[in-house]
Amino acid sequence: MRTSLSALRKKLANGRKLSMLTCYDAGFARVLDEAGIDTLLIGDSLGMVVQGRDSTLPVTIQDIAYHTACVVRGAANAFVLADMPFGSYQESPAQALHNAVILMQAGAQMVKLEGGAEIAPSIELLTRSGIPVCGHIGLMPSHVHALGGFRVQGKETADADRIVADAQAVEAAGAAMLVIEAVPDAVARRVCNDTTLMTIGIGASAACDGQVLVLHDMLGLTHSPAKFVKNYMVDVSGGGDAVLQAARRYAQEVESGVFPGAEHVYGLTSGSVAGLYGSSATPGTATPGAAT
Ligand SMILES: Nc1nc(=O)c2c([nH]1)NC[C@@H]1CN(c3ccc(C(=O)N[C@@H](CCC(=O)O)C(=O)O)cc3)CN21
Ligand SMILES: CC(C)C(=O)C(=O)O
Ligand SMILES: [Mg+2]
Repeated sequence: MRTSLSALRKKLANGRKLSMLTCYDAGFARVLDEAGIDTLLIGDSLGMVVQGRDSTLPVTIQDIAYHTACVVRGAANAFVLADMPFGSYQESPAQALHNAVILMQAGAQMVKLEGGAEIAPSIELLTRSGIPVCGHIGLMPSHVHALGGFRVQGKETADADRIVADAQAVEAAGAAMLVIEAVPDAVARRVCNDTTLMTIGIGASAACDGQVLVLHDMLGLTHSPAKFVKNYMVDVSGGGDAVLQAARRYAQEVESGVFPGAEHVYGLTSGSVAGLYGSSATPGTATPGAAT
């Protein structure tokens, strides 16, 4: 039977953390499902890892709906959530509802929106309409051009305070889950402590209730991955089922709290912060002087 939101809460209550991976097609969905990955995210990262674009901005609601239907057909057990892409919800709560319905009808069990207090009215309308919502704060990839690159967020106290306040606004609006991306460990811990949402980290903290990675990153297919990426293909043995083994290992390490280690989060270890795109982490723009 397909995993429900309450089944995820029950797993957490039993002291086990939640594993999430992005997934975009039925073939991988079947293997990740067999590996015991709790939740599959049809991320707008598909614009980059599937479509080969240099940001997530061109991804459309139709793109996400198509890939959601593919994933749902491949996975019988995993909880499935889908990203609402750039421009599909910012206009109004009515626009958000219209487009969330498209993803739910494609088979998603939850939709994910980047943003904080400014999208609270939309989160409210979705949840009142019976659509479970996952928020997404910290580094919001759809804001890449405003941010000047894929940069760690919340290093200044005022920014950290705003991120915590945004998380609380998202919770008050009715969201059930929250992705926290690329913030210092201490900021992610504040969000986890100051909300009751199920928190899912990526470059955030081992204190989160779960972790997410982009599938292509954990399979070692990304040229110059971010610091928070762990390549789970490194340790597989030659049984002919390498992806299944890698995904199983990831699920076990997340569940037990082994991943992420200090080397996969920001602000706990010193060292290189070379970006995914070398010295320039902004699509189409030179960005010297990346943050540390
Ligand atoms: N393959 C892939 N993996 C992702 O995790 C991902 C995407 N694509 N596309 C959309 C966003 C973009 N993301 C990114 C991309 C780069 C960094 C990165 O290189 N971070 C630097 C720190 C940069 C700084 O603060 O100076 C790092 O070294 O980790 C982080 C998140 C996360 N998302
Ligand atoms: C990295 C995750 C959280 C995401 O939003 C995506 O893959 O689009
Ligand atoms: Mg996304």
